[in-house]
Amino acid sequence: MKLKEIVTEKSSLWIFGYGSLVWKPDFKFSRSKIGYINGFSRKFWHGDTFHRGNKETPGRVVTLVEDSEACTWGVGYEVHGAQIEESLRYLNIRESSLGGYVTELVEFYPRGEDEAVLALVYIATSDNPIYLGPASSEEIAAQIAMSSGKTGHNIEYLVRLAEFMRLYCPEVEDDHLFSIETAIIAMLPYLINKKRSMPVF
Ligand SMILES: N[C@@H](CCC(=O)N[C@@H](CS)C(=O)NCC(=O)O)C(=O)O
Repeated sequence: MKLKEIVTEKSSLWIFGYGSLVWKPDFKFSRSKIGYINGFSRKFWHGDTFHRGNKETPGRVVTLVEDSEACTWGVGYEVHGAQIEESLRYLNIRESSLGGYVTELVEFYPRGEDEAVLALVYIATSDNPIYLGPASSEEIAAQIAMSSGKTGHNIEYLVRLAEFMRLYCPEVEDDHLFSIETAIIAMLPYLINKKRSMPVF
């Protein structure tokens, strides 16, 4: 189905965010809903050489990995009229050009609603040149602890996502996310002792 076919006759489009988009959409939208998509799990398996890292020390950010047993919670944003072109132009630069994500269409289920709506989602696939793939929580935490980029420190990226999940989806267990957060917290005394540039955000 082409994008133009999902922009309904009301000229509205849903965009699903599950990483930095849940706490920093940075585009105009008409309304947003907390909800989930089925068949994907969120993993810190994508590299980032711009926003939260650089070419020498790539950061780790999230992408979606197909998993028929999983669902991923995030935020759906509805954009109308001129907001559609504005948001897509902005996200094309932020997500695709700078972040290496491609777009897919998924069914988004707003919390408490039975009906799904089609939504655009930005996913980094394993054939992506800066895709980093699986690693242990400790390895991922160590990489995050040492990375920062044009938009800020990689620890901020992790902490803001964990905060979102605790605040808006407290009932959701995300072992992958929270095990990395726990590993980062365990590392803090070492990082402070090493006087590494600790992030202030
Ligand atoms: N596509 C995911 C992940 C988006 C994401 O985290 N993209 C990075 C690009 S590598 C980004 O925008 N980072 C901005 C930031 O780190 O503040 C989402 O829907 O939230």
